[in-house]
Parts: sequence; structure tokens; C-alpha cells
Amino acid sequence: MSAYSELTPIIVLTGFLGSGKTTLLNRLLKHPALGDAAVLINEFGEVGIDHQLVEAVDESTVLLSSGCLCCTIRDDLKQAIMEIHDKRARGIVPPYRRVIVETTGLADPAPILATLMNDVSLRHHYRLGTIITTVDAVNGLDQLERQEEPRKQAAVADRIVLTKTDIAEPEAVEALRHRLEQINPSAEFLIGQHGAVDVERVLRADVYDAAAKGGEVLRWIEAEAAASHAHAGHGHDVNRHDASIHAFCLIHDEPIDWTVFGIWLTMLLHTHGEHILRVKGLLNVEGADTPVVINGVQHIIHPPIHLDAWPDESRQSRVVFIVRGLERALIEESLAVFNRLGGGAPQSSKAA
Ligand SMILES: Nc1nc2c(ncn2[C@@H]2O[C@H](COP(=O)(O)OP(=O)(O)OP(=O)(O)O)[C@@H](O)[C@H]2O)c(=O)[nH]1
Repeated sequence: MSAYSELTPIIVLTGFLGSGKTTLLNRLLKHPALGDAAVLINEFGEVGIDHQLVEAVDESTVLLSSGCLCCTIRDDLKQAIMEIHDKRARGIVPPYRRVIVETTGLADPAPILATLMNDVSLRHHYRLGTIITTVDAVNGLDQLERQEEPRKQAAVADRIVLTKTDIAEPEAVEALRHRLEQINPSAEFLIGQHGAVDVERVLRADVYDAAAKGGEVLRWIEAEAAASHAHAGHGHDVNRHDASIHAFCLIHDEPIDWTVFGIWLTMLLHTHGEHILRVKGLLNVEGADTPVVINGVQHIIHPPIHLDAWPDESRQSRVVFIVRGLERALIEESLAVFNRLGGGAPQSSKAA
């Protein structure tokens, strides 16, 4: 076994759906300390888009799209890290000094931490580093009340990065911070508008100390470690997530009319935003050579981003929805109406 100081730290970047993980990751990867980091990205649902939005995508970026990281963690995460480790040893990927794992927004962090802390083969070469949790200042308080995942994500954090403070009311930011301090008094708080954080502060003393987070966090991790021994190889725990949450992807081959699409999405989020936890897509827009990225979180649509190039060969538009208690058929029907009126929206859908 290597000396502790020689172990490669694994930074975990977590935070609820749409809270700004990928935005922050892109900023972190520009910092010299993290420029060579290996990155593992996990998405909820079959069709991943995030890895296409991380700017420094290369052989050191691995997409774990087979499901939710916290469910398949015992095999997939370990396997992905060991594969990249092996590639580093054989010179197939450039040497890296850190690994960053971006979880899904729906991740329960406990099994992830349990694996990174306790897996015998990982422990030979890796150690858990800083846990960074992004919390959306606009939707965060509501998400903390409604869902268990964001509460756990906040509770395990070393650093909590408050995002979207630029579009939130100052009183709302204060109330959110107060709630987060109750959940995790040991975390250091940072403001990270559009991912702009003090990276030195984020990385300082990157040794994870579960004991400092309070008894509850230790109990979660120990329970996961015990469950991992009891159920080795059992795979996905269907009860881990609220069964009313599901993801699907709409795909469209022809270029999309931007104005009509914008009206449809605005109306959809206005009416059903409470149930639309996340929508993100890569659009082939009429008259544009390169794709437009759209992002929505509940009732909010973020400004679209024009990419400089397509991330892959496909020129299809892809829009991923993660919804709670909303039927896919409802969105498809609304699309059908839209298509009859204006045309040009995604038509087919793929379950995830
Ligand atoms: N105004 C504002 N928008 C932000 C900020 N941070 C992120 N965003 C926007 O929020 C949207 C979602 O950001 P992402 O980085 O994709 O969020 P994520 O947590 O990776 O999303 P999932 O992987 O789907 O959970 C994007 O449109 C971002 O541009 C911020 O500080 N201020």
C-alpha cells in the first residue's frame, strides 16, 4: 500500500439537479491544480449530455451513464476508477494527480463515500478528498424541504458553493444559508456565481473527515458499507429514489424553429415547472451551424448557450427531462399540439 500522502485524492462534486455542478466543474478544470484531473461524470438516465458540455473532454473523462451512480456505485464507480488507473499506468491517459467525480443531481452521497473510503482495492491508490456541494440559491430551500437527496448532499460537504446568488433575492440567500448551517455546521461556504469560486479555498486541506460532519453522516456511511457487504453484486436499489421521479429524452432530426420552441418551453415550465426538476438539451436550431444548449430548473429557464462546435457526429436535437409525478405523455401531447401549430419540436422520445 502507498503512503497516505502518495494516494491520489478523489474530489466529489455533488449538488441537486441543475444546481451548477457542470458549470463549476468547467471552472475548476481551468485551474492549474486541476488541469490534469481525470473526470468521471454520472448522469441520471440513459442519454447523457453533461459530458458533452464539459469543455476539456478527452480520454481522461469517463461518462457513467448506465444509471444513477449511487445505485450502481459498488461496481461502476470502482471499475471506472480502476480502468482509468490502469490506463494511466500504461500511459494511455496522461498522468493525473486528482480524480473528480461529478455525481448525478439525484445522488445519495452515502454509498459513493462508503465505496471511496472503504473499497479495499481503491484504498491502495486513492483516498477521498474534498466533497464540494453546489446549492442553487433560487430553488435550494424548496429542494431541501421536499427531497432527502439535497439534504444528504449538504450534510456531507466540506465546501458548500452557493450558486445563482446573482438571480436570487438576498433574503432568500440568507434563509438558505441559515438552513444549510443547521444541516452542516462544519462546512465552509463559498459564493460561486457561474462557477467563479476561489479554487485555492475549495481545495485547501483536501482530506475528508467524516467524523467532523456529525454522527448522522458517519452512520449513513457505515450503513452503506454494511449493505455493500450484505448485497454485493445486487446492483440497482429501486427503492433508493422516489419512484415518481423519472427521466426521458426527446430526440428530433430536423432543425428546430427557435422562437416557437422557446414559447413552448416557457409555457411548459410556467405551467408544470413544479414537477419538472430539470430539463437540458442540445438543439440543432434553424439557421445556426453549431448547437444551442438549453437549461431549465423547475420554473426557471437559464439563458441559452451557443457552443462553438458540435460535441459529436450527431446533428439531432436532444432534450432530457427529469420529472417528478408528471407523465411523459403529457409533455409529448403538448409537443404534438405545438408541432401542429408551429412545427419543428422534438418528436420521438426515449425512456431512461
Ligand atoms: N444565473 C446563474 N446561472 C447559473 C449559475 N450557475 C449555474 N447556472 C446555470 O444553471 C443551469 C444549470 O447548470 P449546470 O451546471 O448544468 O447544473 P448541474 O448541477 O450540472 O445540472 P445537472 O447535472 O442536470 O444536475 C445552467 O444554465 C447554468 O448556466 C449561477 O451562479 N448563476
